[in-house]
Amino acid sequence: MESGSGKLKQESLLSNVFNYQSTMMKDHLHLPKDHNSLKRVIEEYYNETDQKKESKNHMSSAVFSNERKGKEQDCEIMRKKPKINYQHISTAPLLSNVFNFETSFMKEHIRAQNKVTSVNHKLTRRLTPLSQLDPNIDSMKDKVRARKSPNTTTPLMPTTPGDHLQNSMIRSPLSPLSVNTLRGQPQQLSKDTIVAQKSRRKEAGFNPFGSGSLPPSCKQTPFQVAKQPQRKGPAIQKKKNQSTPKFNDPTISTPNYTNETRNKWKKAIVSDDSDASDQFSDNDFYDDGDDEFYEFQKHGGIGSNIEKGKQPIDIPPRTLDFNENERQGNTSDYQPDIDYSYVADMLSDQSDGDSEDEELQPDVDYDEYDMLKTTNNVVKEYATLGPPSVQCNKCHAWMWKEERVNKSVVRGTPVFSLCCAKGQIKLPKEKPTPSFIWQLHNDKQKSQRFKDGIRLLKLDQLIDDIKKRNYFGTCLGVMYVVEFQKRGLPHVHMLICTTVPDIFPKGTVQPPLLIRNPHLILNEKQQQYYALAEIHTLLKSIGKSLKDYTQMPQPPHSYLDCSVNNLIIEETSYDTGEMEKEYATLISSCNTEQMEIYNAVMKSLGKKEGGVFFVYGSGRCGKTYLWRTLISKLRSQRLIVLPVASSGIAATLMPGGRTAHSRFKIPIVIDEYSMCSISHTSDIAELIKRTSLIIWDEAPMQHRYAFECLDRSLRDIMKVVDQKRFHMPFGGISIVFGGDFRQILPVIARGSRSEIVAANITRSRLWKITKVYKLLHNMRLNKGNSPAEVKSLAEFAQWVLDIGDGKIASHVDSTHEYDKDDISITPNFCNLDSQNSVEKMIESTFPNFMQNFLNPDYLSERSILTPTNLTVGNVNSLIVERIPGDIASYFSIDTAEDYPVI
Ligand SMILES: Nc1ncnc2c1ncn2[C@@H]1O[C@H](COP(=O)(O)OP(=O)(O)OP(=O)(O)O)[C@@H](O)[C@H]1O
Repeated sequence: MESGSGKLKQESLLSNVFNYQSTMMKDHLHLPKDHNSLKRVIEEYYNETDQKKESKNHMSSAVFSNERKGKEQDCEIMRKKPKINYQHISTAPLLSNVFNFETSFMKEHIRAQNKVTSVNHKLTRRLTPLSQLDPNIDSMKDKVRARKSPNTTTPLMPTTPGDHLQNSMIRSPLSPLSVNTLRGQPQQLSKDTIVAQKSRRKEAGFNPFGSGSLPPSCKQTPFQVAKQPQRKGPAIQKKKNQSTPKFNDPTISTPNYTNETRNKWKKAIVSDDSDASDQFSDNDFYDDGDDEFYEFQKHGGIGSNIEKGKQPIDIPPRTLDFNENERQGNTSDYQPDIDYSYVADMLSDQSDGDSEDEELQPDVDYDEYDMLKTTNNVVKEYATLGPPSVQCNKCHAWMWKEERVNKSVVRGTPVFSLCCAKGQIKLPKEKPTPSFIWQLHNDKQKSQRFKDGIRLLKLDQLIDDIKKRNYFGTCLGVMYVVEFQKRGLPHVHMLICTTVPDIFPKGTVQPPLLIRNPHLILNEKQQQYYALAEIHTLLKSIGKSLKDYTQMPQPPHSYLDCSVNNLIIEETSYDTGEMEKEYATLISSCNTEQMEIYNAVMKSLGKKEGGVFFVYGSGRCGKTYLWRTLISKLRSQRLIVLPVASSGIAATLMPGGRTAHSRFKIPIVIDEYSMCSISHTSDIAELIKRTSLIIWDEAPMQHRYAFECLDRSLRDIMKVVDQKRFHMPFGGISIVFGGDFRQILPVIARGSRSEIVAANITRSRLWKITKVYKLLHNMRLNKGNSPAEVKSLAEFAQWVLDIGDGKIASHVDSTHEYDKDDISITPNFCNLDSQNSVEKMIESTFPNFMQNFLNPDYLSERSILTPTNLTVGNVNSLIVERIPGDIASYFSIDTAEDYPVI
């Protein structure tokens, strides 16, 4: 890593983050008004990226050739190593959640801007010597010194064991508990002792505060955390150069470091010289506690009266000291004014605050503390090594000595692998952070809009790609609206006007209106007018009109005429000839079960009394076939039939199908009194009045309230036609429900079995007047090329029905938890190899994929069903990977949170 000013380090890191998220850099194009300058920045960015790509090989060989002295073979080996992203190597662990990372990083940055010395521990450790974190660190030190009044710099004379611990804490980044540990005999304070200590502190004038409520004195400076709170009580204050008073208790003695030891520590830490660590003696670095123990014994440290190995050592603070006198060796044994705030900050990540001064955590939950003691007998404790104190002499990252790879070596230079793989990984010099990113951090408004900006950027990128790369044919224009869902998640509705893409054979791509109603006969001009009329209808819903937009082509007035009900036009514009043909084909091969239902429904239509039917059939028994027969018959007679389904997928299987909720405006949050949001004068009300039949597929999926809601609403609407209809089910409109109770039942969040059953259509009052019909024959499997195949298919059909009826035994005796509900599939139904079975399944489902992947017919005839979306994703990736060309990913986020106000 290049050395440089602290500011540069932070800038570099920040730019690294933004390089990683190139999209984010572009995002800032949206924010400042000066668009051109930002475009320039992006261009520069891309130019640099290209240059980097070009120089990549050169760089890798250059990096390694220095190390390997031009041994080409070695360089080759290095290139073949797993790809290392040189730019992001140091931040990779942090980028897993980039938003969180950025949030925290920005906080750190702002704190640094405000001359707060605490820094992200991880970053500090890996990347930057402490002394380089802020270019203004010297001025910060000056400020600290200036702030120190005699009162604040003078330590407290310990008056009680508790007080002594506090003083120890101020001297050391170790937690009170760890201090106890280091004394060899874990001090098990009773609840009474702790409460007594607390009350003594309160009496003495301490202002107890938790982590969330710092006392005013501590809020004054960035160094508040370790600043010695002033006692108002009669505490005896200790002068700066006074030696540490010893408490009488022989087990609690204060570490008494000599100047020599202290300077040695500081020299190694403060120095930027990578060889500084070499100045340590054997005893300064230790493989176990013994060496360290003797080091402190030598210097009159703790436990000089305690035997070797029986007592853990107290580790001196390996931190920077801002006191100039200290550096020059003019130190006393006791340094009360050493500021450990940055140490505390750094440790806070690891220790959850345990390392903080006891005074900072006076609100101990003593009950919990007591409970801990009694349950585990001993309060769990740990010692901390303090901040990393040795620099890697290759990359200058701050490391703990214990992380060295040459553990057997106690004297000499420690070698580290964690940071730079023993110098094999070299970070290129980072470019300075673009000014607009600095601006962003300093501009509250912009930083608040940071995430919004990112979303906009991604959208912009998508639109850009659609326009320039012609994903959907030549793009003539794009309109979009961003809608926020209830959880605050944004999603985009985009209208893309394109020519028919060349990649699709002519006639295979149709305007949406024609996809919904493939038999609608409209010429090109009419299609355009209807499209404009639909836009006009959408605009009307927000109080505007197409006429407000003079630059848009205007259709003839009749298309925009409010008296023209497009819904009715749409439902009555089918090609009757085509419909008749389709009907003739379908009816000719209906089986007896289907014919029975067909006749019953048609009879109810003839009587105009309405009727409620339920067609119950397991999968592939011909329900959809029956719907198509009924629909084609009615549409061939210009009668209106409204096919709906509980799910969108099921709706697409029916000609002109919609979801029931969309068609009838059924409320999502529903109860037994709900009504559809249909006004009597609306177009949909008019359509309903003229409707002959409603077909509702996959009905068992819906809560019975939905059917009852529709019943109430239709009776309310139809009473306008005839008052008697108010008393007829569904206002006298015939309705056919269909579905399979073996499939999905209503989803009740965290509902019990009884609640789910109670939500079922069979528990509705409407069920009593419903005529239930059954389709029992699996129509898909009764065809076969040979008697053997027919027999095999029949067996399979029966087996599928048995599964639905719960007749196939599951592995109740299985030893595996996950197996218990599983059933075995016999090899004659499914005989996939265990080896590469997914690949083989893809091969057999999509043969000659490369020749056919642009053929819509080929694709629409094939699908692979999987139980979970995760598997769908995996199979999709495998298939998509085979398609040649660039892959563009448009990332998004699935959580919405307020961006913190900085
Ligand atoms: N009477 C029939 N004559 C010829 N083929 C039929 C007949 N009925 C159904 N089929 C065919 O059987 C297959 C399954 O029928 P369909 O899709 O209508 O079943 P389904 O009950 O709707 O199934 P699912 O519940 O899985 O949606 C289809 O290929 C369909 O064309």
